Amino acid sequence: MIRLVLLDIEGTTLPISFVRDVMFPYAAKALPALMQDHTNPTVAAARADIVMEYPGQDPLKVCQDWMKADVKAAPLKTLQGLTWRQGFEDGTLQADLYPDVPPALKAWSKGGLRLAVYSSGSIPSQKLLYGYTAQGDLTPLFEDFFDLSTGGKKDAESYEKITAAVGLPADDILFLSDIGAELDAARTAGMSVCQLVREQDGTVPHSGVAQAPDLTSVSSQFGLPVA
Ligand SMILES: CSCCC(=O)C(=O)COP(=O)(O)O
Ligand SMILES: [Mg+2]
Repeated sequence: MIRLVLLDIEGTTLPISFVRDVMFPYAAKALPALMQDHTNPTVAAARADIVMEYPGQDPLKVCQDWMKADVKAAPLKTLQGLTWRQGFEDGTLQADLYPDVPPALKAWSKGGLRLAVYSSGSIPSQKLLYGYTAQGDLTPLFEDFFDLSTGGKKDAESYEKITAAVGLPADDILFLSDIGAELDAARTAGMSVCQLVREQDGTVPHSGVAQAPDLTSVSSQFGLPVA
């Protein structure tokens, strides 16, 4: 029986176009100034991690290259999250979730399901994103947030750690993602899985896993509460 739904963000609850065309350009513009901030310990730690991995290279250039290639690197995700805070707090950014997402999350939570996030985006940026949506602050719906500090999303070990953290049998956890390799890793760890195949994102269907075009379909396939 499913007791907790673990959700990816980009391509699952939020269109890829919002990340690529709105959030990433915002971060790209703000990053050069942020990386000049030598008083911020979080920036200093991220810069040090980059320098350790790429000695002799300009950390800003490394970040810019990572962004162009959409590399899910933890120091980049931390720095992007710092830039987005300003944008969400001053109203420049507002998360444009898929329309099926807020009603499904509310129905699941109201019906007693536990909810958690696992995204490459840093935990502070996950909270900003769900804190500033057109439907208001959705963060109270989630009991936990996991990011790359738990491990890579394509590693089964990360899902084992999440399973231990939430204290449930793995198959009581339903992981939702658009990415086949993430679903495979979660399934290897024993979780129940379903791929969100979002037409708008051109998701590549992954063989051998349950598939749903939206969260309404997830509810009906897995017998989850509906509004
Ligand atoms: C708060 S998530 C912002 C989007 C992002 O930077 C990202 O890497 C999302 O990756 P996901 O693991 O949710 O597909
Ligand atoms: Mg995704």
